[in-house]
Amino acid sequence: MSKPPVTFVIAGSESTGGAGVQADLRTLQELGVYGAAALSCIVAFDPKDDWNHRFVPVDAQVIRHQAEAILADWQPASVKIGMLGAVPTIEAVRDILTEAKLPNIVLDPVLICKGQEPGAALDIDNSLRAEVLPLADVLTPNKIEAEILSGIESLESIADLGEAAKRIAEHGAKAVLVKGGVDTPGQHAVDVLWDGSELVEFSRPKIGENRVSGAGDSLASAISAGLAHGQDLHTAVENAKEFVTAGIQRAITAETPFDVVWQGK
Ligand SMILES: Nc1ncnc2c1ncn2[C@@H]1O[C@H](COP(=O)(O)OP(=O)(O)O)[C@@H](O)[C@H]1O
Ligand SMILES: Cc1ncc(COP(=O)(O)O)c(C=O)c1O
Repeated sequence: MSKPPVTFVIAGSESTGGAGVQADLRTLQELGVYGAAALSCIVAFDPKDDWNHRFVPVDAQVIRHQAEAILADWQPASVKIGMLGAVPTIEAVRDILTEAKLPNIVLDPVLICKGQEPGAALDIDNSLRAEVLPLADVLTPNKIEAEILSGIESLESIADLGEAAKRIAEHGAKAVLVKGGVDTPGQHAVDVLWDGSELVEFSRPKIGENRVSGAGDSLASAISAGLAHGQDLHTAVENAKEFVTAGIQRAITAETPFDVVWQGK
């Protein structure tokens, strides 16, 4: 039996299972990759308060210890970073990445979760941009995150998404995939990749008009899975887009305000 490649995940728990590390590990498993995860924070939605996010960061030293165990055990072929949500967490992740010199770092800069900020906004946005963004091989902001990170106030057209991707790359990420998602004008959910030399569009028909929980996590994890399997970036993004679209087609409805991606068959 051949050994699967390993992806090192740093992400938060979203206890209902729709997003966060739960969606990451399901995605990796589905795509033949062994996921090892360091928990960065815990999100417990509050069903008595419109499912608002209750956010608790994991102590920075505990994050370092988790990473130490994972990196002593495995040689990851890629890294997927999700919600960090606190400045000490961001600094710990910066240190882990700088010391370990890991390949294929995919950073989903989770600043806004379906309309809600995980932590105390501005200092976190700035810290993420300054400390971790320059270490990323691929960054996957959604429309709102791309507006925050690029400083472009309102991204309306597909050309705007490309412009934002280029601007964000100036902060140091090697490639930036701006997700238009349901906010793309027209019938298609379009994401635009700036790979450092050209802009490439990835487009699929929209499935409904609503956001789907776990879509961003599944997309970024699927990209990290493709890279871990040795795919080039364009192929990894193309396959990930296909994977997440199929997962949205099979989305599950629950009591939470958004349907959730189902990564299984
Ligand atoms: N309703 C939808 N139909 C088809 N694709 C979608 C839909 N919603 C999101 N996507 C796609 O899912 C992926 C995740 O995007 P998005 O939901 O915008 O990210 P995030 O979860 O970070 O907000 C992107 O490829 C996006 O284009
Ligand atoms: C821990 C955690 N990570 C990531 C996300 C982002 O999820 P999505 O893939 O839906 O953008 C959320 C959203 O609730 C979350 O709670």
